[in-house]
Amino acid sequence: MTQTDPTRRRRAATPITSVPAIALTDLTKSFHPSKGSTVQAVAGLNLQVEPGEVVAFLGPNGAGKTTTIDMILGLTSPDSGSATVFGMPPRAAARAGRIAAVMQTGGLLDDFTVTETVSTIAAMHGRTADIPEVMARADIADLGDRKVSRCSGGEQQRLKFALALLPDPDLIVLDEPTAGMDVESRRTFWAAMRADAQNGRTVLFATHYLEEADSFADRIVMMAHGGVVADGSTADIRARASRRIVSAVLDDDALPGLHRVFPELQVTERRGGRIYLSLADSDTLARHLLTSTRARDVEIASHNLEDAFVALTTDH
Ligand SMILES: Nc1ncnc2c1ncn2[C@@H]1O[C@H](COP(=O)(O)OP(=O)(O)OP(=O)(O)O)[C@@H](O)[C@H]1O
Repeated sequence: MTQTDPTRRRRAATPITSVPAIALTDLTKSFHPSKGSTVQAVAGLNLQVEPGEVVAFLGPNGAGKTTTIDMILGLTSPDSGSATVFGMPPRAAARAGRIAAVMQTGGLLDDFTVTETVSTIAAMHGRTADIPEVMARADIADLGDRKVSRCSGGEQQRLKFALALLPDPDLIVLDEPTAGMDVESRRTFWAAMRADAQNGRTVLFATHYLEEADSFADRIVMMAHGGVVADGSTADIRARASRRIVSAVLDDDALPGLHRVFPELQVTERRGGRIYLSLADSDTLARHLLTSTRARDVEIASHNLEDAFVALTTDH
């Protein structure tokens, strides 16, 4: 295969090192919206992202995603703890062109055309030769003559993505880049992003959409209340989130015996005389309840993915 892509060549030549792309250690950040009130936005967060990973930050409103991203980008400083990007303080990494961001709003001039916008930023980075390739990667090649003010929300986000690609960063951070887009625009945006990430760029994006995280990330970091509540490959999180729940009418004194047989067993709920139990192997649990205990009315139910997301992010 001919490799005409300078990005790919440069990254392939980068020696393999053990320096993480992002390392966050005991990170905290509070705000004081009014006199005497304090909001702890990030509360002792630890996270390491390896080069080449595509990671989704998933969490409800106010979970602390944007505040964490701002600290990764060096836009705000932590109250305590540390954030490094490729072993450097975030601002140094940004100055070295190793990190770029696509933020939710702002950053574009309405009166410029798409090509003028890309050309201006490309000139700043000395990358004018890369304009056609970057526009193709962001899927805006057909929009060159269009004024920014005439572009849809999705097209403007793809334009911002193109601008973020221009310095050829090793890490791209996207804060809810598809907020407010329709399904088709979101799909086009992520297809462009995913194709680019296949060249080995590290990507961290924040989203509210579980399906988006599931489709486009290798790893999901779920945040709630300023901390990480679940972290794993998308397959792990899906398995965890879609774990089946076994419920039965069961005497409380049967529980110690069940815990001895299944040390991993979790009692998730007690409702209407039933006890709801969670275990990775729901079939084995159900069989045991039916054959070795006095449990009655045994039922197995699938945990809906959205419910599981809510449970994971509100239980903490
Ligand atoms: N500049 C600020 N001043 C006061 N409070 C703030 C500020 N920025 C964030 N917060 C608060 O910190 C908490 C975390 O906010 P943050 O924006 O990081 O969450 P988020 O997960 O990105 O939420 P969303 O999904 O709504 O964007 C929230 O309670 C928010 O109100």
